[in-house]
Amino acid sequence: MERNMTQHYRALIGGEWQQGRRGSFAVDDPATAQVVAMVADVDVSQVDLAIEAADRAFDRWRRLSAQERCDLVLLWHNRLQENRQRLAELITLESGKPMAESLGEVEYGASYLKWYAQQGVRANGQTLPALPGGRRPMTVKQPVGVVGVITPWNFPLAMIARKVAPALAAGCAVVIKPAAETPLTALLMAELAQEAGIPDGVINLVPGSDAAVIGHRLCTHPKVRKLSFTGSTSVGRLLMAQSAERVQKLSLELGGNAPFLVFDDANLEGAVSGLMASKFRNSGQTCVCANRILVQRGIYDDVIARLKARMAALTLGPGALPGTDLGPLISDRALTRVEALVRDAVASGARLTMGGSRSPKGERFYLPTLLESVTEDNPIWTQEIFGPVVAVTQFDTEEEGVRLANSSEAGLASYLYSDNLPRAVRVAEALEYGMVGINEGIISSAVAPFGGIKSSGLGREGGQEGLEEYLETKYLCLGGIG
Ligand SMILES: NC(=O)C1=CN([C@@H]2O[C@H](COP(=O)(O)OP(=O)(O)OC[C@H]3O[C@@H](n4cnc5c(N)ncnc54)[C@H](OP(=O)(O)O)[C@@H]3O)[C@@H](O)[C@H]2O)C=CC1
Ligand SMILES: O=C(O)CCCC(=O)O
Repeated sequence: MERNMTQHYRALIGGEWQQGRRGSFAVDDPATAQVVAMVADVDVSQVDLAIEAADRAFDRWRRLSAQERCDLVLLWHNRLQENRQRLAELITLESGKPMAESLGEVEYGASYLKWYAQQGVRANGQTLPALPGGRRPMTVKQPVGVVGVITPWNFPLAMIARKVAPALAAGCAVVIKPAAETPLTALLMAELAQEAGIPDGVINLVPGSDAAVIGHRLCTHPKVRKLSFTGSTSVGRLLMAQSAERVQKLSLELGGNAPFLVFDDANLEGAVSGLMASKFRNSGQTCVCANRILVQRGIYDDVIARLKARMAALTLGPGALPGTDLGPLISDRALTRVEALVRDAVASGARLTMGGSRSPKGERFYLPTLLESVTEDNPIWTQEIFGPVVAVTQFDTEEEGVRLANSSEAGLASYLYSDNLPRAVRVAEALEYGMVGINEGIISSAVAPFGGIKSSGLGREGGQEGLEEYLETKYLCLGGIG
């Protein structure tokens, strides 16, 4: 990551650190709204150069043995671990999240590198039963090719790690467009990859302020074989439409609208702890944050009382300040969006019983907010809140709870709390979501397939499934064997 005294950062294309042909764009600290760095703003010709460099590097990278590639990914993992404090400080600087969460993100992101360094050597094909006529069928696994990677700002390190680690382990080369709000962590990751010995061109990084142009090129350039995207559903739809022409492969991890069901047979303290962990992670700005809280009527008052006490104890502040639980929202746009959501929710009948305004801590800080009586026809019901706002409703029967939980276009994460095992299994099976936390509010792990159904996307990240996303299965039919 080359920079000069005024903190100018460059793009990484084919192993060279380059200035942006569109100049540079500013990155700010969400806690202060002050500019902290200027970053190379690439144009479409530089995206093309990065794709060409990736294509050349792919040809060599895919020919290494799986073990050689995985050894290099493991060395990259080690460089991340050795630089965890530096990386965490950058994550906090550009995303605003508390240092404890940033350190957790480095650990979490690095775990994908370690997992895929171990898993990439198991990209096994199959020998299949013999066919009539002396034929022997078999399959081999081959890397997809050059992969475009577009990531969001809410996990500046982990979202890159969980796409790039399996891609590299599979034998692919990548062109990464990080979120314009958080390119600095990505640039340091790329520098550490170079130091680890990942060959030039295998990882290219093209920061830019014109996401539409870069995204379009990554969908339409003939040498890009796959696009992996995490972000909003609306941009995911656009990328899918743009990829249709070339039938380009896609992994899409899009918006969620997670229901969080608390049944009357749940351990209430456990349920509220799980809710706090899920809801307030990164100030509510994750796609798996609890979004619609559904509480069974008999325990409603008890749950709300415990929840209010826990919310009142949260400390808002700059992420770099020790003791901070909740940082700022990422941008002015995010703040005004959350304000409008709460305003519209109240106008549509929700009861505001806590918070509901900006915090005096700073420009982008929003108070932990509680909305009750949020009905299915309230506009907030269908929105991914992406802020520290808890929207709660009551239900009577298990059937009603499941129906309300499933009343969403999104199908990413869901949560249920119940100490009744048959009920927990029944409800988990009935939830139309790609992931279910059962008596657990934090479900993400490198070993598990993360992803959604319905409008929440395509494909899975993590686990063996995450490696398959970057592999083609080729069928070979050996004839004349007898
Ligand atoms: N699933 C998830 O984890 C996430 C969901 N979201 C949801 O999206 C909402 C808005 O957040 P926002 O940051 O605007 O999310 P976006 O989907 O706009 O951004 C995510 C990534 O996509 C890029 N991007 C934006 N427009 C295009 C485009 N036309 N073509 C290609 N890439 C594009 C962004 O680049 P750039 O930064 O340069 O604009 C960024 O790298 C949030 O409130 C939340 O609901 C947001 C982030 C993550
Ligand atoms: O919000 C997201 O983009 C998903 C990442 C969260 C996680 O991996 O737990």
